Amino acid sequence: MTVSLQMLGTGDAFAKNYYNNNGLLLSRDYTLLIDCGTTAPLAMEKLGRSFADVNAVLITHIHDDHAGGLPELSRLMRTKFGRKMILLVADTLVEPLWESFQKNSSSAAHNPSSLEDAFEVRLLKPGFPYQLSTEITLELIRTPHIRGKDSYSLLLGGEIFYSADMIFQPELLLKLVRKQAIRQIFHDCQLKGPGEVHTTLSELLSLPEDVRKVIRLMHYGDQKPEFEGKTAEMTFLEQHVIYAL
Ligand SMILES: Nc1ccn([C@@H]2O[C@@H]3COP(=O)(O)O[C@H]3[C@H]2O)c(=O)n1
Ligand SMILES: [Zn+2]
Ligand SMILES: [Zn+2]
Repeated sequence: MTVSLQMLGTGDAFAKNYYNNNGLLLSRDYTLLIDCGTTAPLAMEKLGRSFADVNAVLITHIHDDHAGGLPELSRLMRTKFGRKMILLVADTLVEPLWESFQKNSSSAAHNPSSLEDAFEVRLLKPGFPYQLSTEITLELIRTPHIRGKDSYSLLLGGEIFYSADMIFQPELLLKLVRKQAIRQIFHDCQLKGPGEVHTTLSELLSLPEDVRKVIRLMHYGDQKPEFEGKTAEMTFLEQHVIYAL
């Protein structure tokens, strides 16, 4: 696939030096925004990009660094472009997403009455591949993050794994690389402290070399510079750089 990835940001929820961990999957005829956190509209502007060129936004789970920018996105689409953005989301996330949307809405001038009023909602069923365009196929894989809250990682083109925020899943990562021939893994990475709801760098370092080799780290904190050179074969994904997949 001639697809590339440009992260609007690679920071965790508390990072000040990095925007929220949201990505643009770019191909010749289709652009997908993966997550739309609070900082996504600002990061798009910083990159000189327009939401008018984005075909759809996909939400992995309901946290503000992944979905907090949706009210602004919806308002921008309506006021600047006179239409709704397509929203791809797992059916189980619709209700909590609408609650989060209402909580984050600050504009009195733009008050949609439902998620469907704000977006062109397309429901995705986890575990099924969806062909979004000639070059982009995507499947949601349910992965653990916060107890009792659904969260979905992505399988892209059957050969790339993009983690939502997730608790360390070594068996899944081993299976993806050794049984499913996954070529690249983009993984959230908590650099310091116990993971609890995220995967830590120490946990990722405990993986065998053949798995580490295909991992790029994202969703990290401001301490990232002190960890350069301390991630074995794994490399940091840098925000705003375009990576061919
Ligand atoms: N002390 C903390 C720890 C965590 N959090 C929230 O939990 C979320 C975990 O997933 P995330 O997407 O990294 O965003 C975190 C904060 O919103 C928080 O708000 N305060
Ligand atoms: Zn997050
Ligand atoms: Zn999260």
